[in-house]
Amino acid sequence: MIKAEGLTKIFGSATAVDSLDFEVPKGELFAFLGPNGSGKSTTIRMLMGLLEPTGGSVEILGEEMRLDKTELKKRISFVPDTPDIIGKLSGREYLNFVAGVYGMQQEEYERELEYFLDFFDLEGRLDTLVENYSHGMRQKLVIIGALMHHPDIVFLDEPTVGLDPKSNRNLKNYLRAYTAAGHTVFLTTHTLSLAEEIADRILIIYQGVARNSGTLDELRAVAGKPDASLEDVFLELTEGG
Ligand SMILES: Nc1ncnc2c1ncn2[C@@H]1O[C@H](COP(=O)(O)OP(=O)(O)OP(=O)(O)O)[C@@H](O)[C@H]1O
Repeated sequence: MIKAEGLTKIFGSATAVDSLDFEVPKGELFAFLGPNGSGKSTTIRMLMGLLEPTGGSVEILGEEMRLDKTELKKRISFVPDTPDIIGKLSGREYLNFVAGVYGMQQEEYERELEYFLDFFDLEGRLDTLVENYSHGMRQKLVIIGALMHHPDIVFLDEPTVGLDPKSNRNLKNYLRAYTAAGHTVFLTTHTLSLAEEIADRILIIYQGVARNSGTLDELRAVAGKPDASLEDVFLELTEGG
């Protein structure tokens, strides 16, 4: 579903992402972890065809990703780390727009809307202007926009920041069920308990370079900490303990 080969991004004299190689198969919930500034967002933007790599290549759904791959991009979606939505739209106008971009049928759209409004406790809030939404409500709106058309791959950059506990739990369950149904999820987060709970496989990037990848148990073995939390394993593998 996702294949990066020698993926590299250089900004000026700084190498943000350095020769990254990895693959994510269909139906996997893949967590991409690393400290601040390690190159996660830069990598996601290259995988999604939003940023041109300096070197290497990206294959999405078996096709080379490039900036101009509009049809391919309709099969993926993105929850960015800041929910920036034009404030002068209402929540409904925003979602109508997204449904139109992805060519959703009206019936399917209405069904999904009903489901997600209940899911995120947003009933009765959809006709409010986005500029009057709280941070968490904006985050929910962006997540609904990214999931309601059931893309083959969804990329989520820190999706749970600002979500209340119930929404957080609902989202975790949704993502697990989503991958069980054969979709693919690529997640970055600093909330290591989230990755520990839901990820099938983890890749750790440090200063732009891939450090370790595998299941939590495989990473525990590499770190020499068989019963440790992902937080302990992560700190061991990135900071040396
Ligand atoms: N447009 C840009 N121009 C110059 N440098 C950039 C640009 N975008 C990112 N960088 C640099 O690339 C490096 C990686 O940044 P990136 O945003 O990918 O990190 P990140 O792992 O997503 O961090 P965080 O966890 O803080 O979100 C950083 O050193 C950052 O300053």
